[in-house]
Amino acid sequence: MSDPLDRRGLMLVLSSPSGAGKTSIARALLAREPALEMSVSVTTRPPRPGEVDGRDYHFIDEAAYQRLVAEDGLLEHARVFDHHYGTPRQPVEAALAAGKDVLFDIDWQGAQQLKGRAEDDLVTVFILPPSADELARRLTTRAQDSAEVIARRMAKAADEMSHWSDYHYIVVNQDLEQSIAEVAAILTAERLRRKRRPGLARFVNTMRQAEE
Ligand SMILES: Nc1nc2c(ncn2[C@@H]2O[C@H](COP(=O)(O)OP(=O)(O)O)[C@@H](O)[C@H]2O)c(=O)[nH]1
Ligand SMILES: Nc1ncnc2c1ncn2[C@@H]1O[C@H](COP(=O)(O)OP(=O)(O)O)[C@@H](O)[C@H]1O
Repeated sequence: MSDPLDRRGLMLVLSSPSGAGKTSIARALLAREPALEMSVSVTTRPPRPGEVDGRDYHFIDEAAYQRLVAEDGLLEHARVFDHHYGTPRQPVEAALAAGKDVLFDIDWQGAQQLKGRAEDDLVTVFILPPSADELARRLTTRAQDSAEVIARRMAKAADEMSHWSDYHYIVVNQDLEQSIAEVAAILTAERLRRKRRPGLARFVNTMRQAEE
């Protein structure tokens, strides 16, 4: 008998203006969801204090980035805040083939590119801050960027936020625990979608035959 839980992996995208909380939400989700894998992006931006190469990003130089683009090694890529960011293709394809779900912390440009390539497998969530003041406070208290970088990220936030309506789900990150629970609920519901569960038809047929 086929496994009724047999299903296709999905791609869960989290986007937000910088500082709204997507990294915090992503970390908590990964800790509680064993079937969820993080897509670790490449970036040409320098590491922040505390960031670990290979865990938070693969930190690479411009030449290595250009090589990856040229050999079609990135599923999507974009320029954000003067640096290049991209999603390595191979680990995502391997995870999906193994029936795992993949979590992406990418911006609206990346989400749009994935939509063009894999719309059926894509679930997108936009994280909004509860207010502009709170966003400024979070960017400042994170204390990992210079005042100049923070000011530029703040200026860019309004621009980022204008893309909220392109996303399937919107989470307002006021209380972190509640936001984590909301994104976990989205993941649970999307995993149960009929189209992602090709094993169900045979499962039901087998039950019906057993009753005849
Ligand atoms: N398109 C795309 N965007 C990415 C990728 N990796 C990170 N980003 C986005 O780049 C922006 C800046 O990321 P980062 O420098 O880590 O600062 P953060 O906003 O504090 O997370 C965020 O909006 C990320 O979601 C990627 O691989 N592709
Ligand atoms: N709901 C929340 N309430 C208060 N602080 C938060 C909340 N969510 C995140 N933060 C804090 O705000 C800062 C930015 O969060 P982070 O997850 O790094 O955002 P992003 O990845 O979107 O840039 C961090 O210092 C984080 O601890």
